Amino acid sequence: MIRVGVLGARGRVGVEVCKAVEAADDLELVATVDTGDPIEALEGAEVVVDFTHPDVVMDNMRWCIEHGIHPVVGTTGFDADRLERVRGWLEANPGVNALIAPNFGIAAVLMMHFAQQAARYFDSVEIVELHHPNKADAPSGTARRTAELVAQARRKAGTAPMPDATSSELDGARGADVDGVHVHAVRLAGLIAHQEVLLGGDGEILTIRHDTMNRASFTPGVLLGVRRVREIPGLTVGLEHLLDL
Ligand SMILES: NC(=O)C1=CN([C@@H]2O[C@H](COP(=O)(O)OP(=O)(O)OC[C@H]3O[C@@H](n4cnc5c(N)ncnc54)[C@H](OP(=O)(O)O)[C@@H]3O)[C@@H](O)[C@H]2O)C=CC1
Ligand SMILES: O=C(O)C1=N[C@H](C(=O)O)C[C@H](O)C1
Repeated sequence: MIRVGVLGARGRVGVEVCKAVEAADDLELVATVDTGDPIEALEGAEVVVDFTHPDVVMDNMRWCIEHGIHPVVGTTGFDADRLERVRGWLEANPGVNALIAPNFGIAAVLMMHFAQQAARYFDSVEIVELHHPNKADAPSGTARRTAELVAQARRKAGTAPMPDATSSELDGARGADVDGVHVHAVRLAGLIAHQEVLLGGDGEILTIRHDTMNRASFTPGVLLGVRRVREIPGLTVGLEHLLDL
């Protein structure tokens, strides 16, 4: 049995993670922590799943790593600087590993993978992400990661810069520039989490779309991370590394 703790246990995703851990024969839910609960309740856990908030996730990760607990993190808001700090904590605590995945949905991971594969064949790539209006960060972690993967693929292939004649614009009209890829964020009541990667070439458009229909959809990926994190050394970013893609 793997002893699992959950941070953000009363949140939209945390609730689903707790249910999934409780239902798994090989996992034991030993602690659930949310705002106002003492983090020390996690001390008996081997693996802690974090679905909290970008403002608190770094403190949570540091606490887990310094207590010899492997974090499996879905909370977003990571940039290169944050990832470097996590690597530093892991180096100072050998034997502790961490998994951070901007999206634990298997279909979402495939969407990112397919976008990365397709990116070099098109003149233009832009990303539109659409989420519920309670989301703290924009653009989404998934969109940021997709843009980075697309940009990496295009750099590697030596693809020409994307055509764009815009010479005057209202602030934000062209979205955020993530590694040279434009990312547009919609916040709309009624949505959960959705993303389109638009790839355009001469006379052809390819659209790769992913829709999250409920938050239980994240849990198979989370449980995969929980089961594997103890054996993947150091910091792993992205669930694709566990999917043999
Ligand atoms: N990687 C992935 O696959 C996915 C990632 N996410 C990301 O996960 C994060 C959480 O999303 P979601 O579940 O929708 O958010 P919610 O706001 O529904 O849940 C977060 C929970 O964490 C609690 N919380 C806040 N601070 C702390 C803390 N210091 N310690 C313990 N608990 C705390 C919140 O309490 P309170 O409300 O009282 O502050 C809340 O109950 C976001 O960053 C989101 O983008 C979401 C879906 C999938
Ligand atoms: O906040 C959410 O809801 C989600 N957050 C993640 C992100 O920022 O990419 C994953 C998914 O999009 C849902």
